[in-house]
Amino acid sequence: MSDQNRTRSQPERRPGRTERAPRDRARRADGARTAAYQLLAAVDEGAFANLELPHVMRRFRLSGRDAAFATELAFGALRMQGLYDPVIARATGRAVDTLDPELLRTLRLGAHQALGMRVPPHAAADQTVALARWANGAGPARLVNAAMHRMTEKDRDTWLAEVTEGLTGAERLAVAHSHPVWVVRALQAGLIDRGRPVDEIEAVLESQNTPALVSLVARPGWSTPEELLEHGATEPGRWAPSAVTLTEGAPSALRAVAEGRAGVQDEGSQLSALVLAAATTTGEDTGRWLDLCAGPGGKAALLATTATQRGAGLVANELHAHRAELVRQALHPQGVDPLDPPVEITVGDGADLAADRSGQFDRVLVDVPCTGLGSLRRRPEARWRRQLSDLATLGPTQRSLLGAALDLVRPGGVVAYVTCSPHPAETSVVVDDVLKGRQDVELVDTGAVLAEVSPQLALHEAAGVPEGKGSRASSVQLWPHVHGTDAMYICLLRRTTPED
Ligand SMILES: C[S@@+](CC[C@H](N)C(=O)[O-])C[C@H]1O[C@@H](n2cnc3c(N)ncnc32)[C@H](O)[C@@H]1O
Repeated sequence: MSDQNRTRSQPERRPGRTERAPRDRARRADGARTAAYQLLAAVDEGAFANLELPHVMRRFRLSGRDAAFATELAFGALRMQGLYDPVIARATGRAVDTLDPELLRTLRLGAHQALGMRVPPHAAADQTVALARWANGAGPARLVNAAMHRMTEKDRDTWLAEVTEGLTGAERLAVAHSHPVWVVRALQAGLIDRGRPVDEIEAVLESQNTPALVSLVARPGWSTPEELLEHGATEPGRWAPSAVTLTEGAPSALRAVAEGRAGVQDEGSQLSALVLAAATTTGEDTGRWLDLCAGPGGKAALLATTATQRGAGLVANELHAHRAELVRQALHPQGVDPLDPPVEITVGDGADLAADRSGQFDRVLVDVPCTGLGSLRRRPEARWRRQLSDLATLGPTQRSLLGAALDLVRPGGVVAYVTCSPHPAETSVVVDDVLKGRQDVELVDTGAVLAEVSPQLALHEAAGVPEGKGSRASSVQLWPHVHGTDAMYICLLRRTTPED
């Protein structure tokens, strides 16, 4: 079953009712807390929280403040479970892996209310017990009652000191900032690789625990930042000329977003597409651009509309048919004429495309599948699903896709290698490895191109360029704690011509 289908077809989960008395059933927890519980249940069964959220909100008819409360409660409980689980273990007197998963779900929601939200302790305890009666039954609710009583006896700082006592280094950071230890170390490796102070790690981890501002993209020719600002967006974006920020309300309340002429897109993602579009090519253009790994289509839509304005057409390739369908939807919004030249969507392994279409494209985006360690703030459960072994599994695919992109671009054309992970094993090491085997590629000063696209970003920071030679010095690494974007890595490469 596809990820999309799975999130849509989640059945209404009903907890076991054996232990529940009729009186208890009448004392239901409120809708927002019940919705948050159901969202956690869906995630436990494999759903993605951000995709499941709108379905749960609709099912519980939540909007406005209730919807915001339920979202913060569920997302916070998912994100912060690395801190809350040791607290729950102490408050229940049991290791969390011996607790029934449904009960643990309720306790995590209780912990986030008590320790992570401004819910008064008595309300956090009462409401969590009410939720436990509904979700877990009368017996477990008694355990929850005792645990919430203990949990609310101390404040967050006291618990933090208690559960991190005796821990040092990455182990302490992992509990205090609720990340797996290997993710803490991976992010530290990213900082070191970019020549940044490693003690920035606390700021990186905190930024991954802070919900991202909603950035919208105005797709050129389909909408403008001005239109979005007139109809509800709050302010222009910080870095990308295509971006605006929305601080209140649902993005879909803006007509341009509802119609697909604009969309929700992190500014770092917008910049990666715009930087590719802005890089200089040499020689004669073919008028064809390529997005080699296009699903679900956010960057493809920005690239395609930008290409159209320059008289070029986009080929968007994606491995999975269901994700290629999302690309098709992103590239065909309501109420606008089809792009001309038309977009071509292909389904298949991007590494195979080079067999037929080698040297055909002026510009190629290769936004490779990666661990996503740079966008954890958007996907609250992702940090607990990823594993260290993913780095090794993804490496060969990333290398073969970058190699294919370099074959697919024509001499004089440019490739943007992009990841939403700052780990060197997915960024500079991949680029350097692939370059070792080729004499027909040169590195482009990505920071300089970024400064043309976003002069304000260049002013803010010399684009985080470390000293030295090779891809580290020529590429750009954005950071959530510095730039407020996802941790996007962008490296531009140019295929050299025989004259070079
Ligand atoms: C990081 S995502 C791309 C995000 C996309 N650029 C966007 O902005 O919406 C990577 C995509 O590559 C796809 N993919 C994975 N392996 C691939 C392969 N061998 N060839 C082509 N696409 C692949 C994944 O299914 C996923 O949709």
